[in-house]
Amino acid sequence: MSNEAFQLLLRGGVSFDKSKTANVALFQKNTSKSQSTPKAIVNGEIPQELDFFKYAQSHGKRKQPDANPKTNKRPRVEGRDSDSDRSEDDEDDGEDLPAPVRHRIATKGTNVPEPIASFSELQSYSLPSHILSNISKMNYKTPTSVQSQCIPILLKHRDLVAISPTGTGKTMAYLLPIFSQLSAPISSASVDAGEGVRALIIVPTRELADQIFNECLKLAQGRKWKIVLFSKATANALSNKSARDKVDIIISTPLRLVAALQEGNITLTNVRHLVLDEADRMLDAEFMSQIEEIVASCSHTDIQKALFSATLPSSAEKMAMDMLNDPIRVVVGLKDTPLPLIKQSLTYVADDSSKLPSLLQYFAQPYNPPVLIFTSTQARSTSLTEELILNKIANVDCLHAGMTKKEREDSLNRMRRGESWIMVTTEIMGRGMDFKGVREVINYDFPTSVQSYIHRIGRTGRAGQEGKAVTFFTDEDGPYLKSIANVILQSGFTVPDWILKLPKPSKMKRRQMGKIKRPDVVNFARKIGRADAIKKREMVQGSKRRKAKEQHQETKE
Ligand SMILES: Nc1ncnc2c1ncn2[C@@H]1O[C@H](COP(=O)(O)OP(=O)(O)OP(=O)(O)O)[C@@H](O)[C@H]1O
Repeated sequence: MSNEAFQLLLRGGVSFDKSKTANVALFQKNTSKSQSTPKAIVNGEIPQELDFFKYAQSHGKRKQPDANPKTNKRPRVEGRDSDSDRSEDDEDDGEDLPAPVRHRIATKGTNVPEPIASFSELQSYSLPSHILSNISKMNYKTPTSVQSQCIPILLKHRDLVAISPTGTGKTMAYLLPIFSQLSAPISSASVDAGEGVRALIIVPTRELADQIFNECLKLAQGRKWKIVLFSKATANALSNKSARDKVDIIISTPLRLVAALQEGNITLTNVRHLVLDEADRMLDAEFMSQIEEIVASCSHTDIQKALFSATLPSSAEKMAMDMLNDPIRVVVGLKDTPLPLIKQSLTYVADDSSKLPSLLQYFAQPYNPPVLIFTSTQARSTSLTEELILNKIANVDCLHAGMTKKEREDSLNRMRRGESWIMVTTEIMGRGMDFKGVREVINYDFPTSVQSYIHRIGRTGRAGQEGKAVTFFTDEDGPYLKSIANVILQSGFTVPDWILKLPKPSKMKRRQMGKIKRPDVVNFARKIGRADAIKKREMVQGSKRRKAKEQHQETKE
């Protein structure tokens, strides 16, 4: 039996399957309002028949989290997590990383190079020695599965489509071959580098671009490669040809780059390495025309293209393959399946108004911060953040695309420093973002697609760590439940029979999955009287003032 299969068998089931009352009839077409099930929580109490996690029974018996912001102690579950008190040191290079877990690798294509078992094997590919020393400074001892197979493929200058689960080290799998093949920086003139940027990495969000930029800087330490995180400011600076001819690598979102292309402020004719990270997102309707324009502008005859993602539906894979020249396809683990390291569960919450009480109940029990909470819109993120602050949940933060650049950066920095215990966000943080310490993910609003589910929960369980993912579902989410249940089942967890008996949603229905309209406010019942409104405003402002003060102190230090 393979190690992977053995691990799958060792795992427990979804906590949910103790449900005896919830049944397939809940989600069948004619379920009328009058037949609807009891609320998951009424007046803060869970009916016994829906108390899947035995919260009610254990109330008062289990250790309560210390959620007092003044003591600044993080809540934690007893008997686990002795190292969970993350501090800034967690980001240190000296941190002892666990050895990467091995996963099954399947390849398709002609003349596939042998995978490597250690980074030192890369010497036979003439990998510059300082890159090896930077890898060892980053404390990466052995390559992960995706790295062991994809690095030699890219070093052989082959085109590649790589599908590997979230948190398995895809970033380094493409960065390392780029650095190796760039050899000397363009400014050194000791290589035939041509004129203009030679490597281009395209990602869906500014936050992810920023994260990859920082990863690049670590790997490039000690060399003078010019790496640019494309923004409005850097785009302006690069409108000067002599400045842009000194650039080795650009990391950008599609929109920003296409704007510069259309203004004639950048040329991509010298690009020899093009990477589309989060490839299925890059090839979806929102980005497709921009990606086409970028690919068409990368006209160098010797260009190498590589696409990476944790998920790649077959329609996107076909588009990807059509873009490539004699590509190799690599699949690590089971395609479109999260790693069993992430313990997944589903929680029934009847309707939208029952979600907040359920979440507050969740935080009344011991939990493992940092926790990432996904909501479907910016307004709901803001509203939920306010509700959690009002309910005195400690160290809550928010991040969504409606915030200013500075607010987003501050929020991310607090998360990285371990100051945020709970981050409420939207799909913007769903892909690629790497916070090693995230212990739990809560899908407060149901994911918008199977891919969105896999990427969202993949913010935990990274680099061999364990994680937990909880997904709230309401009656409204019922038609889509089976799609998510199938993913959970495929990851090796059990799913209640009644969910498996639900009808499979049609393709049309699945497209509706992300389109459920939810109210902007998460607590509709709140009667905002004058006193309440003032209290709410003061608490939110107080929280902002505290954060501003902390930042002010930090900048002084
Ligand atoms: N060889 C290695 N050994 C140990 N840790 C590693 C290794 N390579 C990468 N990591 C760490 O693993 C974590 C996840 O890496 P990365 O963000 O590249 O994952 P990913 O596969 O791109 O995930 P996602 O699909 O979510 O974008 C990072 O914190 C990174 O530092």
